[in-house]
Amino acid sequence: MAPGAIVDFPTTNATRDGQALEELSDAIDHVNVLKANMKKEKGLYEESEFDKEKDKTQFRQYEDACDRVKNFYKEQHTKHTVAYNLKARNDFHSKTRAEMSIWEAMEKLNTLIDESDPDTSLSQIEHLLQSAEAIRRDGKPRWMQLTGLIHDLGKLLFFFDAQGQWDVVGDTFPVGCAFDDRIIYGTDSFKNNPDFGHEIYGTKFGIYSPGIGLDNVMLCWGHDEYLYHVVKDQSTLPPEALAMIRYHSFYPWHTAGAYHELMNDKDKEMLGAVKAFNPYDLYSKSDDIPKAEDLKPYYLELIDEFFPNRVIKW
Ligand SMILES: O[C@H]1[C@H](O)[C@@H](O)[C@H](O)[C@@H](O)[C@H]1O
Ligand SMILES: [Fe+2]
Ligand SMILES: [Fe+2]
Repeated sequence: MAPGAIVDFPTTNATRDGQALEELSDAIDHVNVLKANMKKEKGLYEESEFDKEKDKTQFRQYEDACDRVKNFYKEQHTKHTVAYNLKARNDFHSKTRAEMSIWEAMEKLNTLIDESDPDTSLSQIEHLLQSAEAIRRDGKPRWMQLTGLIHDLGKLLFFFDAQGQWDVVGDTFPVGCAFDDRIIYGTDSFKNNPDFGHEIYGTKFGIYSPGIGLDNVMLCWGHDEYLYHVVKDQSTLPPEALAMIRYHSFYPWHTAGAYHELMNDKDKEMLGAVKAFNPYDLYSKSDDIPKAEDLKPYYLELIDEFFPNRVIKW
């Protein structure tokens, strides 16, 4: 036997065993990291950590708001009617306005400053990233992070068929039945609306009936309703995400408790999801300004996960 052979053989074996052990322990570490990450992803309804530190009395103070906001709502409340709603929905279904990716849409929206918003004068891309980042930091599901990222992209309407900002932004409310006093600035603010006091549209249920379901209720046309229609056919986002998009501005319903008699069982379930989303939309407005270029790679991957086609029909 050649000198050294006995020594060589076991050494090689030991090396192999050592390597195998190392690989095994790497694999175990990897599984543990995966497990920890899965634990870190919180359920949709798990309590939100993020808004605990916020002083909530600093947001949505409409009585103290500047004239820009007050004038916006005066116009919005005067011009949203059943007739306009039907026309806007019809226009929407009649054509494709543009074709671009989600990120391109965010960049296009970047010049819009929302006149209805008393809480931020940042551009929309910053607000979208603030919402998404707050959801992500709180360990919420990936589909919800993406919902935060896109939820206001419907404001693109402003660059297409809109008549102003009044038919794009602001809180929403139903048309076709009486305007509830829990809408910002109350029922009086609608006194110049042609549907106000109308013999049918001015009654409590108007053209609807108790329990009819929000799917069958015409919320005033704007960025929520528009984006809902765009996303429902072109993404694999779950129903909760679609509800967050469609109803996030329906504060009279999700926060003030109005119009609950119109809900069906599905709406009752979705109300929880919309409420879970709301703090990230509202209270992230006071967070640091995110750096879009740094965050872009993470979000591009997230977009790809839920939008099978890169180019979206808007
Ligand atoms: O001013 C804001 C803004 O337009 C938001 O995008 C909308 O979701 C809110 O409901 C509204 O109060
Ligand atoms: Fe919005
Ligand atoms: Fe928003």
